Amino acid sequence: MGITVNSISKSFGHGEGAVQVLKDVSLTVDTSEICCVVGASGSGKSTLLNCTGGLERPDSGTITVTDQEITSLGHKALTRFRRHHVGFVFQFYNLVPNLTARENIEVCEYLSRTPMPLDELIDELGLGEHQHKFPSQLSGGQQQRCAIARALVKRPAVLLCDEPTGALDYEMSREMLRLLEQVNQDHGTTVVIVTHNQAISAMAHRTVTVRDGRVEDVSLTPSPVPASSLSW
Ligand SMILES: Nc1ncnc2c1ncn2[C@@H]1O[C@H](COP(=O)(O)OP(=O)(O)OP(=O)(O)O)[C@@H](O)[C@H]1O
Repeated sequence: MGITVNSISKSFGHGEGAVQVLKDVSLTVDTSEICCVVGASGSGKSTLLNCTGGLERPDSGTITVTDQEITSLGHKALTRFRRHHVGFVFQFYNLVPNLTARENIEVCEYLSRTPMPLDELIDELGLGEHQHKFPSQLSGGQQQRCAIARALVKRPAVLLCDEPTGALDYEMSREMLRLLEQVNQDHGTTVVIVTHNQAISAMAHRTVTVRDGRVEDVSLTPSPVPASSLSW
């Protein structure tokens, strides 16, 4: 279970214009861990996350997510795997503007074989009184919570978050991180957080530092700091 990335490389472009973004990257994330991926802008963090979630394909190497080697799957099987097992949360929430918060979550509920009870999830994420509002009527934090609910409704084994606090102010960022921690603790979901904010790594069991397309460092924290104690 968990995630194993084995020696992946990834380039964009062709010929002389090709840029190698990931260079022989290997890492593991154990089941039910919170893993932070940190590194400078352009170091390859998002590309690594997108390959891990099956949104991009590496040029070489293998990736195994919850016992499934996704790099050997065809297009349809990969889409199915992603739909059922991987939740994504992005910096910009990608909510459908003309659907309410609840309807945005329902779209993903319909696609799932074993969805979480919707009302329970909406309550858990504090969206009860906001569920019938449209995204434009929600605060940034509420939109991000809706995005998390959408990712969680299918009970994903892994939740991949790309700069989940990137568009939020300080207090909302801390609230978001508390929520990710709660998801990890309550559901045992493996959570990967890509961030440029080094301080967030204090709440992670594992921190992977990426530099210029390579894993520069992996550090393990047996007793991470609760998200509520983070400050930066
Ligand atoms: N689809 C693409 N086509 C061409 N180049 C790309 C593509 N996606 C990413 N890149 C390039 O790959 C490099 C790494 O990008 P990536 O987004 O993975 O880095 P990052 O560490 O997540 O950066 P940031 O923190 O700024 O989001 C950058 O130089 C970027 O321009």
